[in-house]
Amino acid sequence: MHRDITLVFCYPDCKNRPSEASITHKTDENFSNLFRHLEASWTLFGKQKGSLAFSYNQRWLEDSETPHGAAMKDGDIINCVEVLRLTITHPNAPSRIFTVDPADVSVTFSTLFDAYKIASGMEPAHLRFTIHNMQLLGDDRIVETLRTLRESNEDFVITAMPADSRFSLRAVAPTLGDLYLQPSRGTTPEVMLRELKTALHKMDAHWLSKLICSWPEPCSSQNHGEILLNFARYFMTWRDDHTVCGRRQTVDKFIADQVSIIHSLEQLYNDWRAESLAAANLLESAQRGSTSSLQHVIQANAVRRLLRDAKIISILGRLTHAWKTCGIAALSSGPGLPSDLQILRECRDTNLEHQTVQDILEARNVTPGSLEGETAIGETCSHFSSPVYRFPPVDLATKTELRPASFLSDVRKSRREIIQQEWNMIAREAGAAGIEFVNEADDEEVPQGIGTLFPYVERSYIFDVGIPRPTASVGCGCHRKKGCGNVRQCSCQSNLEGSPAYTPKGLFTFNTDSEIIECNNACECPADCTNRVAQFPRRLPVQIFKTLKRGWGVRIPVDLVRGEVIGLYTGLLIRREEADKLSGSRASYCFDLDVNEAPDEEPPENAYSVDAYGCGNWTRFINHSCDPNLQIISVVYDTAPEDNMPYLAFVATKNILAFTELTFDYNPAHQTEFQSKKYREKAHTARKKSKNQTRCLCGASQCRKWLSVAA
Ligand SMILES: C[S@@+](CC[C@H](N)C(=O)[O-])C[C@H]1O[C@@H](n2cnc3c(N)ncnc32)[C@H](O)[C@@H]1O
Repeated sequence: MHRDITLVFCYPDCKNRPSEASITHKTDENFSNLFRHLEASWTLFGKQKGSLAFSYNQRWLEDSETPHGAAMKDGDIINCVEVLRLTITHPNAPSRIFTVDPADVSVTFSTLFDAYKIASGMEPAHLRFTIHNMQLLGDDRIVETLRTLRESNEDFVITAMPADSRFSLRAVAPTLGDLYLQPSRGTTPEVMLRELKTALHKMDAHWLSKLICSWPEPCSSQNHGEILLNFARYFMTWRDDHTVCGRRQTVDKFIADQVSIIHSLEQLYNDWRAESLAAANLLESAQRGSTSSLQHVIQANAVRRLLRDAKIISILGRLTHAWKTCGIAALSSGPGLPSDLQILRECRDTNLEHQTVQDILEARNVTPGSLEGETAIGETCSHFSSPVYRFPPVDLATKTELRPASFLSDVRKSRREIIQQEWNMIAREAGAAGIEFVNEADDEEVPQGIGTLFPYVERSYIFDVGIPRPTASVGCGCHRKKGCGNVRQCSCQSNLEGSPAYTPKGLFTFNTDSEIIECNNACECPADCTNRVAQFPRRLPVQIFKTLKRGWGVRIPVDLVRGEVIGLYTGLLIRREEADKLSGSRASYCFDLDVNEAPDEEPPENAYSVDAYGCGNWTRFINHSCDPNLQIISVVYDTAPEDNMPYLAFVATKNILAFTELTFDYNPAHQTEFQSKKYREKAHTARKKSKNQTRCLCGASQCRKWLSVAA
């Protein structure tokens, strides 16, 4: 059976210290468990100033006296014991009252809590905590402990009593923040006001929202009306100070929040400006120098970025300004705010502009000479009607609320989101489907070397400096009736041996190794002619995803059928001799367009290569496999075949399930003597040539090939 237990930590000289004899009364097992635990804890505290005493009947308590001389009841204050009384109750367990040494308050609480649990085998349901000395509310450790207890206990009551017991303040959970002022008989409003000021000044009571004052008797003071009014004003002021910008928060917290918001806005603003500046410089140098079409693309991207940035920068600028102004106004007019010294310090720490600091100081009417000391709360309390500044501030131009949280999340996109957005925008302009970067393997956001300045080109070449523009293509004269279905009659398809390159559904027939000349703008046939396939924008969305062993690769989130033309290899069109100078990973994104070349002969003057190292599209991420599911076909439609500038189109060589990695053979054995395309990156079976090579990890059985390490 449980009995009520009172544990008292007394100072050694306490006259009410219970006799040693009472300690020997260990009548029930739970109690002795509890005692053992506490004994251990007490030693743990290592404080010699206290000793442990206990009583489990009411006799000792009854012998004691309350401060007012009445017989002591359960829950009353014991004269000699310093200050704190903790009552833990459980609906099914007897009440426990612990009175503890405030010097060990936090340790003691948790120990007592544990002790209670061990002794009763139950979780305490209610926690009542009485502070008999209001000064303790200024003690950081106690305030911290209260805060912890409050957070972990739904039904938590704090009662604060000033030392002279003239009134008590009660903050009741879960509303946590209502303060009940319960003056005892004889307490005058003057005393109340004084004590309340002291108490509130010391309390970190930002949880306080309401003061309910019940007066036990008519006030004896002659000017009690005025004092009461003062009292109310004082409280309102105090409360306003803690109701900053419409939210219950301490001014310190408010400042910290504002400063961090402004700081992050400024940071963002500066970052965007820096990026934008880089784009502008690029644009300027592109305009000054001899402009290749690569520079044109870069230029176009830079302009696009500048336009977007200009918008963002202006929004950011407005937002930062509004936030600052509103924050400064709130800070500068509120009474009882943190000292100017503190504001100065905060401003300095967060690099707020000098002008901002001046604004605050000016608004607060402070001369620099007076910054030595902190402004006391009492000095500012006369401004009891401080305006409350509502946040978020409103953008006066658009009348919309400026909410940094949502704005920042929108603007502060990850690198992946920014690049993905940019690539999609360009793909969309080219009429192509979406592109997504997916990384479920590690935390790399985007492939190495892909930044905001990487020019994405969905389906055309960028011409290097000095590359002649292609001549116009020549068209067929087929009419709708005859159509281009008859290969022998369509001049565009004259190089094919009898059967067309595409089925009527637009799938590659695999009937030819030759270059495919598609009907085009110069032809008289209609736009839905079956000899037009690769020239249309990509219709399938692609995912550039991080593979486990082969860097980034490509997959398509839908099933593919054999013969589907997926997209074109793009990049910078360079002369062959330039391509020959490339080596290592720099060369591993380069295709030779060698349609009319004979092996072992010098390449003709108009031999070109496509370099996708510094610009290109999603196809540059297609990895090699010895058992590939794609092959490449050469297609011409907007240049003359003699120009030697065909497009390289990727075609599915089998039905491919959605999300299967797309691969092609970097060095196919079946290449004909006159190849139409030759990937510079070779998956070769010769021995490893340099340390910059890696084993082919395509997973095909018997694969013994080597590839270069990608950039
Ligand atoms: C055109 S890139 C392909 C994209 C590349 N994975 C990336 O992350 O940029 C060619 C490079 O990818 C890597 N790679 C491609 N296929 C591979 C394979 N089967 N095994 C190992 N590495 C491969 C090699 O480093 C090669 O030089």
